Amino acid sequence: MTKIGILASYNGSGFETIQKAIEDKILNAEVVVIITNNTNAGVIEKAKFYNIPYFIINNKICPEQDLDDKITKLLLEFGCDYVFLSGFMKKIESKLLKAFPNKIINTHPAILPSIYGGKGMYGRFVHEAVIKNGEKKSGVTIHFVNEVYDEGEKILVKELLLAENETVDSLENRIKELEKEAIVEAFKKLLA
Ligand SMILES: Nc1nc2c(c(=O)[nH]1)N[C@@H](CN(C=O)c1ccc(C(=O)N[C@@H](CCC(=O)O)C(=O)O)cc1)CN2
Ligand SMILES: NCC(=O)N[C@@H]1O[C@H](COP(=O)([O-])[O-])[C@@H](O)[C@H]1O
Repeated sequence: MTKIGILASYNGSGFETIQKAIEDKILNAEVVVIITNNTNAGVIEKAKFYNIPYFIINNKICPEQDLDDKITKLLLEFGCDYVFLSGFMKKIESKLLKAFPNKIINTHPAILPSIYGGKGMYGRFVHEAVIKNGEKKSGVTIHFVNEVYDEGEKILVKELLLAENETVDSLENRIKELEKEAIVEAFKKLLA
């Protein structure tokens, strides 16, 4: 069975979408480990709820250690076939990229390529910029991860039209719903 490792910095809503699709027998896979850089991440409670091993890896908890090496070794030890970035806010570095070529998948809350990707473009910052610039549409991009933020090969893009009175909150909520569909569709494609 395909084994998936999760990297998440906050709530891990994308992870939970995958977990529910697995339980509903839509995806034939297993989430075997969850890694976060944030001691306060909501994904920790989700890991406990679904009884999935989790690890907190950051410079404070692992001072003077090579975090790239630590994360890579952990994902390999758990036998991961894929690594999914479920709102992970740190740069994936060379050891992890080399260990999982075209096997690290990211979900980005905008249409890529665009000015709404790259350094500084994460979470609400993306939606704030989209609205500030008066964009008529936004969306979700699921892509393979390479060495540059948000420039990896696209797997799937789903778009939506902004409402006349769209707010950052309403756009964030609509994008998160669209993301659920996009994540499951992308993994169905990968696991086919
Ligand atoms: N090598 C890669 N690493 C990561 C990618 C990628 O495509 N290649 N995607 C990101 C996820 N992401 C957008 O989808 C993203 C996340 C965070 C940032 C960002 O600017 N981060 C800040 C730090 C924020 C923090 O510490 O909380 C920064 O680098 O200054 C941009 C894009 C995951 N990694
Ligand atoms: N550039 C990366 C990025 O912005 N990722 C976004 O972070 C959110 C995390 O939400 P969550 O904490 O509820 O899972 C997700 O919506 C994801 O698209």
